[in-house]
Amino acid sequence: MKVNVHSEFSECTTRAPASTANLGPGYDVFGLGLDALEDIVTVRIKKKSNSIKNNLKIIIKGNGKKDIPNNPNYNSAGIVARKIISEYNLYNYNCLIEIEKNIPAGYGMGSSAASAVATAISFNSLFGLDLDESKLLDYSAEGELASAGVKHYDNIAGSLFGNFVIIKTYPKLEFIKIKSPTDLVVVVCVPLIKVPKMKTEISRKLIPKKVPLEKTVHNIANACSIVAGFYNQDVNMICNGINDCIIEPVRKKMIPGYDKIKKRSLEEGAMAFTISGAGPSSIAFLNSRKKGLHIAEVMKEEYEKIDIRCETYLAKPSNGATIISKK
Ligand SMILES: Nc1ncnc2c1ncn2[C@@H]1O[C@H](COP(=O)(O)OP(=O)(O)OP(=O)(O)O)[C@@H](O)[C@H]1O
Ligand SMILES: N[C@@H](CCO)C(=O)O
Repeated sequence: MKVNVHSEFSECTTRAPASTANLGPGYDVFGLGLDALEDIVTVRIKKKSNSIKNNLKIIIKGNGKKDIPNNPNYNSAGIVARKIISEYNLYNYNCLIEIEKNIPAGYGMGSSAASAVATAISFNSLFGLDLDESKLLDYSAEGELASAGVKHYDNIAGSLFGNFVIIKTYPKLEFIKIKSPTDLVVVVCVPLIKVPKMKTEISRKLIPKKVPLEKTVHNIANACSIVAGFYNQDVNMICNGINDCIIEPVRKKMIPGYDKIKKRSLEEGAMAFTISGAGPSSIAFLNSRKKGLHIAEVMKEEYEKIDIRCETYLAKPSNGATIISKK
């Protein structure tokens, strides 16, 4: 698509929330936006007189500054920007992306997705590209190539739209958004262990290529319970579905102490417990903030026993990404 697009604006700032993906059996299918943390991305553009292609720079600020690359070819925001710049022929602009990185990168809270989403929204708005939700989803998902090596849409959908989103990719890309029950609360526990670069790609390789029909049936039934629970605004029904017999058994090996922390959290009142995204964070689901605070303490105690520091985030489902300012 080589079109001539102009902008009367010079900068746009967008915030995009953290997210959790999979919710157990919904691998690559379920995304949930979380109001715990957010990335804030400002895209600044300046018209130039030539069309030299090297027109994109990234500056990173915030707590996670040192954890992500500023080379646009390896940063999820940069990959999204490059794709849009090339498709809309925006080489007659210098583009600077400033990322305030607040979501820890590589821990299963949709960090790479949030930067990608905020970048796509800012470009769309600055250049008046008129991208519909489906196109925004698709451009944003380009960013997941930076961490997963493939496009996947679950974290992207959770961060872009907020709340609970079901992603279908076969036979074509489609999404279904469902509002979350107001009493749904989650606790995300982030163990501060060293994570490999491209963690998601690595942890995707652990998953068996062939799955017995019996296990597939179990996971589909549980996934249906989750969807029915969101549809009926019933936290119990959601939590009854958060059981995964395909992905969790292989990925939990990457998470020290996982079985013990899960067992203790469930004993102490968590209504469901699973891996958040590709891990190593875990996530507990509950129906009250008070219980959530207790589970956060329990998780910390369990990690202390094995000498691992962790951070916990008590969150509710969030709204989607929003533009903060444009001038
Ligand atoms: N803008 C970005 N934000 C976060 N991570 C990025 C970004 N750009 C590139 N990366 C790289 O992507 C990897 C982190 O992505 P990864 O998918 O592994 O984790 P995540 O997005 O935090 O979690 P998950 O997808 O499991 O929820 C790191 O290697 C990081 O350097
Ligand atoms: N569905 C993805 C989410 C993490 O990016 C996975 O589990 O690999």
